[in-house]
Amino acid sequence: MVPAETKGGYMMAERVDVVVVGMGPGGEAVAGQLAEAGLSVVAAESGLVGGECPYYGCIPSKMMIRAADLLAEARRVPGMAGSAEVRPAFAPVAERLREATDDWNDEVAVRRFEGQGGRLVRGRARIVGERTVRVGDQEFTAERALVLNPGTEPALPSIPGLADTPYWTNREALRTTEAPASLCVVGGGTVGLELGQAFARFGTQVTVVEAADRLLPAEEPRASELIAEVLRGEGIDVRTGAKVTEVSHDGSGFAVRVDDETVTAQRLLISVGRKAPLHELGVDAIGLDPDARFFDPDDHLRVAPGVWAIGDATGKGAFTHVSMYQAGIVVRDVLGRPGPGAEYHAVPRVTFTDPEIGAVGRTEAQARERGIRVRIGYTNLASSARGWIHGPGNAGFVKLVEDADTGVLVGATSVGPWGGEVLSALAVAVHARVPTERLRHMIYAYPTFHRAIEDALSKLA
Ligand SMILES: Cc1cc2nc3c(=O)[nH]c(=O)nc-3n(C[C@H](O)[C@H](O)[C@H](O)COP(=O)(O)OP(=O)(O)OC[C@H]3O[C@@H](n4cnc5c(N)ncnc54)[C@H](O)[C@@H]3O)c2cc1C
Ligand SMILES: NC(=O)c1ccc[n+]([C@@H]2O[C@H](COP(=O)([O-])OP(=O)(O)OC[C@H]3O[C@@H](n4cnc5c(N)ncnc54)[C@H](O)[C@@H]3O)[C@@H](O)[C@H]2O)c1
Repeated sequence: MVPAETKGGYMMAERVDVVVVGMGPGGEAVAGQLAEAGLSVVAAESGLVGGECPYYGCIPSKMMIRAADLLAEARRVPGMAGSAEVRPAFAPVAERLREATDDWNDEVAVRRFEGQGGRLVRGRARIVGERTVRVGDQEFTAERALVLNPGTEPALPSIPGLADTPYWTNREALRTTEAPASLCVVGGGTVGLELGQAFARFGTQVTVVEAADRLLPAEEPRASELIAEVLRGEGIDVRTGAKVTEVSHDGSGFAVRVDDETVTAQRLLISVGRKAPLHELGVDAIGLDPDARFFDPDDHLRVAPGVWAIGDATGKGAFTHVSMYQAGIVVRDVLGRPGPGAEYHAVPRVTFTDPEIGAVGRTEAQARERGIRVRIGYTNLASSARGWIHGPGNAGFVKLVEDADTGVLVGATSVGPWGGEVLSALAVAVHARVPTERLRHMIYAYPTFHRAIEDALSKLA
């Protein structure tokens, strides 16, 4: 490591092997593994080491959902197993989230990284030259690799009045110590539905306002219909094709103008998607478009000579598993180890509502848009042997999208009580391009939910 010095009043950049900007799940993995491999690694992080997932994303949201699902299961006891009195309390959830996030403190993660041999620099990094970044009054030049993992931040819709109100994004929602009496959710995507359903199960009166004509508009239409039915059945006011035109807050609650009605709520959650902070990262200094929505990396995640980009900001799926998958490729590349480039034909995703909505690869509409001649196999879970045994909470289906010319699945959706787990078999099939003919002659354990895959295969047409 060559230390920084000042020469003639100009800052000389300190030279290190690797600079990582942003310590989300992927950046943390790259920085830690390259440091362990003996490279000098500087990582810049302006927030918490670990990024969105452990503090404001996957982990706290799934902990809240686990608790909410327990309440829902207990409410299914009557008619199945006697009686159960359910009195929700949010305090244990808040306490579990506080413990899981070390009270939103990243000391453990920092120590782990430093134990691997890395060096953390706190602050917002900006690219100022070829493989060179500035953080505060320090500059670092990466001799071998500059790895960009800036993640995304909650996007804000331009709704008159919104900016002046104490609205929530996922970050405030996952730090709350109580379930609000009422909650208006703007955006019926993954964040809005997961958190909306979880709060509703704790007694919050929830309204979901979705601009598109259906919830989860990127997924199969049947998944959107089914989750809307389930949420409405749980007392959630679901409004699709709806427009929020104004928001105000009077000190105690929100008034949200939705089309020609006013929805009042104690809290307002904005969950309309994410944006990558490429502009303020200064990507123009390395010849990239600062106004682009995402990076546009090649299959080895390279965006410029000696510069790699990973994670949500690559637009390949804003999921921890994508960020980690890309991190693995970058680590191999930087260490000069051979390995395949990134493939995205089988990106799995799970919306952890109840039922879970799992999907991999393309939906039917996406496959048709690409000119693929498709055959579709569909089966309903509730009427399967396992669905019938399961009883309340058994809503779901398996839908397969086959490329009729090649006889392999290009996509699949698995909705159900463990839809995300059932998805694993389908993810293998899509990833490895297993011919449906082989899948048809496989033995599926009875009476599992995943046996629905066999039934859906038999219906491919
Ligand atoms: C509520 C919620 C639930 C989610 N649940 C799931 C789930 O169940 N499963 C799943 O796979 N995904 C889930 N996600 C998505 C998941 O959190 C992200 O895909 C994941 O965090 C990976 O992001 P990333 O690696 O791109 O970086 P991020 O986690 O976004 O981290 C990027 C880091 O870079 C830092 N940074 C940005 N710019 C700079 C800069 N210029 N200088 C220094 N530091 C900078 C930021 O402070 C941040 O810490 C969820 C997201 C949300 C919001
Ligand atoms: N279980 C998981 O893996 C998980 C969970 C949460 C988040 N995530 C990741 O985080 C990303 C961001 O989540 P998100 O829910 O914020 O985004 P999203 O893209 O999933 O959903 C945003 C929704 O808001 C709607 N919308 C946009 N503008 C609107 C407006 N003005 N009024 C009303 N509705 C509007 C969109 O039509 C869309 O349905 C996800 O796409 C996903 O990749 C993953």
